Amino acid sequence: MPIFLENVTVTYDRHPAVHHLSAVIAEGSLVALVGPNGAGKSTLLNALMGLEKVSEGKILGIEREGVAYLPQQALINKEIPISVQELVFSGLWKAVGISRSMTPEHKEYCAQAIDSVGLSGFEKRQISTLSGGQLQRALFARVLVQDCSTILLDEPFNAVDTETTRDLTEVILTWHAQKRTVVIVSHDLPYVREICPTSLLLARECIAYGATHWVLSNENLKKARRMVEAVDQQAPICKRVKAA
Ligand SMILES: Nc1ncnc2c1ncn2[C@@H]1O[C@H](COP(=O)(O)OP(=O)(O)OP(=O)(O)O)[C@@H](O)[C@H]1O
Repeated sequence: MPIFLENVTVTYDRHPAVHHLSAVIAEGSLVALVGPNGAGKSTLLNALMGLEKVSEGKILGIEREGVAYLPQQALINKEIPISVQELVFSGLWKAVGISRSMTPEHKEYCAQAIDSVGLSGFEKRQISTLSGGQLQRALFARVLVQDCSTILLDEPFNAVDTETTRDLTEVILTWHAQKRTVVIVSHDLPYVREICPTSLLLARECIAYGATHWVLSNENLKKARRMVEAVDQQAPICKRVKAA
């Protein structure tokens, strides 16, 4: 089922971070969510996850149980004392239930995911000892075992080297080939142009949504920058009812 964003507004302290956004994300699409700093990209992902409340409008066609979410790496607490295997297994908690005990089948399933992100041999390593790229591989393995129809990735290749980006991009393209819906927040426009057929350019409001080569025109990018720069954090609360 597609994801329907109908006039979605998400506010912090009643000031909108995402503003009257309407879009349909087709099932099985690979969509980049792009825009300047402060454009509302992470806020929108959080709203899709149900972690931020939509203050106006609706998000339809998405169920939290069917969504895997990879937050920005800066938000991951590496000091939690768990191994790579335990981190990946935590992706199965919902399916396993309250016992959270790892059967040999779970172990094998996690091992396969760890292997497919190139981390074989790291199963027992504490995540605190991993490099940024290795941690990102482990987090992708966690998403793999979740086996969700919708996958939301917030800046997955920030501070990650070329080889890791290339390997994990293969994982993303496999998800896309499997007709899962993948949304990637990225500032890397050459990467987006190469990998993502569709983009949504956000500057709190939707500046453009559609084929990436059209969305990422100089004109649209300039407009997005201007819109975000012009935001007045102290502006009165928006009273607009619907996007123009
Ligand atoms: N928890 C919060 N409380 C108050 N304001 C917030 C909160 N989170 C984000 N904001 C504000 O909402 C706006 C959008 O932030 P958001 O993080 O969604 O943007 P972004 O496009 O993901 O930015 P970046 O590219 O820098 O990660 C910003 O003005 C930000 O300061």
